[in-house]
Amino acid sequence: MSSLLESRKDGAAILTINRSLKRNAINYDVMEEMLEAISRAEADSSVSYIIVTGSGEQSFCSGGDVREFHNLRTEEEAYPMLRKMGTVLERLFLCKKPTVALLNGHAVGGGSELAIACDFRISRSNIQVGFIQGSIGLTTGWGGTVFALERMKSDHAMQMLISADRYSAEEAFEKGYMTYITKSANWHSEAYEYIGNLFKRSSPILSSYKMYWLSRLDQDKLSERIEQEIRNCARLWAKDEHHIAVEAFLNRKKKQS
Ligand SMILES: CC[C@@H](C(=O)O)C(=O)SCCNC(=O)CCNC(=O)[C@H](O)C(C)(C)COP(=O)(O)OP(=O)(O)OC[C@H]1O[C@@H](n2cnc3c(N)ncnc32)[C@H](O)[C@@H]1OP(=O)(O)O
Repeated sequence: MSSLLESRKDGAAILTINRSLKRNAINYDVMEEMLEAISRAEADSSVSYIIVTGSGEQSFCSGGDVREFHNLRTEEEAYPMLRKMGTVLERLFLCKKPTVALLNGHAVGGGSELAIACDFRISRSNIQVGFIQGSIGLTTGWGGTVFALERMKSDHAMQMLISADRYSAEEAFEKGYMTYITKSANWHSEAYEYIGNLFKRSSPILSSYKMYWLSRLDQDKLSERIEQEIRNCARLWAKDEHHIAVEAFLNRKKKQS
């Protein structure tokens, strides 16, 4: 079964991470499939905007697959993995069509980076959001800090990043991370109605505004900043603090079962 589902609906390309049993954690398959799907959507004239979401109702994305990536021990081993997903998120951030993250559930670690790489974040309530990397001996390592500082007030972004806390959707809205939180029990329909209304204008209008937004960025400098973040995270990855924290997460599950 594919790790990423791709569909088209009313001008939207919908990319759904399809690993709900692992809370939609990102592995190499998701990375490769997402990069290809973004390129396809950008080139497809029937697509006006892109929605990124997760399968199930528990998690949008729980970040990197800690089980799969736990065998990466050194800086040299961690860097290619971080660089690979960093490239996917940079591609998403610089996409010529508007993008929206539909938070069907928790967005933690790299999941919060994936969401902030998108232009908008629409969420159901009763979910956790957090750049929790600091609690496992890391910083963001896929470009998330660069994207958060571009999209949010810097003190709010820094608070979310440095604390490494988990926030409710409502708290994340207060910080300017979240664009909209659904209110009705039928959150799915409400979210799609909101997104449909947000993107109701024609494709050239949507892509023109995206172009205006992109034109304010120095893309070379942006790429440099993302690369610095990835390199630094790879250095932290190799330290005991990170490996011990990941082992604690994996053992937590073993003790319960
Ligand atoms: C690598 C890049 C780095 C970055 O640059 O940002 C990162 O992303 S670091 C990774 C950060 N993520 C984590 O530390 C994992 C955090 N996970 C959670 O906090 C919770 O799992 C959740 C997302 C809030 C969901 O909670 P809940 O619904 O209660 O589910 P469980 O905790 O019971 O998990 C169910 C199942 O899923 C597995 N799982 C969850 N997250 C991951 C993950 N990131 N990678 C791999 N597997 C994950 C968990 O182990 C359980 O599996 P089983 O034990 O097999 O049932």
